[in-house]
Amino acid sequence: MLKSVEDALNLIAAATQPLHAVRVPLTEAVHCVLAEPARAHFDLPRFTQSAVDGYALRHQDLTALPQTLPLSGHVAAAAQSQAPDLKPGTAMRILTGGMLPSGADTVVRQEKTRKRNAAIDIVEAVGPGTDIRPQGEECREGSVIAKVGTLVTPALIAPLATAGVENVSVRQPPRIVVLTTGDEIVSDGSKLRLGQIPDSNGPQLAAWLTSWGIPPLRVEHVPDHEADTRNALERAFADADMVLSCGGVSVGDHDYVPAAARAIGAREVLWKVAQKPGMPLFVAERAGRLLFGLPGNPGSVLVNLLIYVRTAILRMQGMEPPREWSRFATVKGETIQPEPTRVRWVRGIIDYTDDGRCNFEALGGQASHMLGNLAQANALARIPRGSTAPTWVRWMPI
Ligand SMILES: Nc1nc2c(c(=O)[nH]1)N[C@H]1C(S)=C(S)[C@@H](COP(=O)(O)OP(=O)(O)OC[C@H]3O[C@@H](n4cnc5c(N)ncnc54)[C@H](O)[C@@H]3O)O[C@H]1N2
Ligand code: MOO
Repeated sequence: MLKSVEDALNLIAAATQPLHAVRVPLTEAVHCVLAEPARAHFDLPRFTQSAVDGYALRHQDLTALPQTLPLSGHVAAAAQSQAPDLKPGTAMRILTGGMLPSGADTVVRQEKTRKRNAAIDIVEAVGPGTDIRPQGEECREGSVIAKVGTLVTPALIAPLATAGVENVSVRQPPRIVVLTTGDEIVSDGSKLRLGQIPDSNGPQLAAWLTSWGIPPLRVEHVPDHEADTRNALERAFADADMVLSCGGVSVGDHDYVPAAARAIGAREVLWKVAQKPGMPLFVAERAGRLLFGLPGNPGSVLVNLLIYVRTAILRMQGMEPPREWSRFATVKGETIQPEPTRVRWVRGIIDYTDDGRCNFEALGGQASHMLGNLAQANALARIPRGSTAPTWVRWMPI
């Protein structure tokens, strides 16, 4: 009995555990998920400072326009031996980010002044408190900048660095071994003989995993032989938190993966999902480690990787996977024929009209051994089972 897509996702979620936490330098944390909240190590801004290049003064000393004030010092944006102090009735030169002298309550930007030798004329009115960034204006020491479960993206690095965070606690990214199968597959670049084809699943899996910050430990080719398959799975389970095999999960004479997985003590989580492509997906678990037996057709590998493997990886990293399917588009171009009993995954092009509407157009060449349309496709649409061609679809970017 084929599992529905939702049941398959739920079964995989139930078999997936978050990995342990490790502390890593901030610069190595991109693609990782926070296992503890990241907190500010000090107030932000750290000290009250000037927002502009100009002059720090007491607002009460501005009684007329133009107002002349003698200059009594200079504050650069740099380490200070002691906090600067402003004498009453004077102004101090101050640069952007410089610490506001005690006694000062206002900064007059340079453009509103005229410089004399040892004094300035303030020529335009300024309100009290102008161009000052007060200590703690943005947040206080100890406040949470990013919650547990946040994926560290390049956008998060600067907010954490500016708050003095030098390392963070993240979930260990899964160690992944990729196994390709099939005696017709050539993965070492040697000359193709009649009946042979180049490996495309190994490179596509390695490329996607690397783009998620988790390059595989290794991509290994396994001959179509039961004992070799068992040995390769045993070694992969020993080294990895997740094993991705491709091929050998259907009903062919050399489809050894499910039997070999059982033989080494893995528990079947599911086998066969009501979807096209990717139907013969096999998932098993051993001691908290997961095997995804991806059906060999390259289109099927892509779909199962993006829909199931990706969410399991995020969950191992301690993150609730995003709701990719909340994106909607109107179908344009050729109608898309649904399957009566299975979800269809269709590669296509998303584009936006000038007034912001989102359209999806299916591409040709959808068969699961064909991948040429990935040169144009930027989206994968989910077509629910049924008999009526959809007028709109849910989709995710690829
Ligand atoms: N009698 C049936 N035959 C098939 C069924 C079925 O239900 N009954 N399912 C079909 C579907 S759907 C798929 S998908 C495939 C999946 O089969 P396997 O996982 O056992 O995959 P293989 O037979 O090993 O390979 C399928 C196909 O993919 C090519 N392939 C495999 N690995 C690679 C690689 N690394 N790089 C490029 N191409 C690869 C392989 O040459 C085959 O053409 O089974 C259908 N048959
Ligand atoms: O499910 Mo298979 O991937 O259609 O060829």
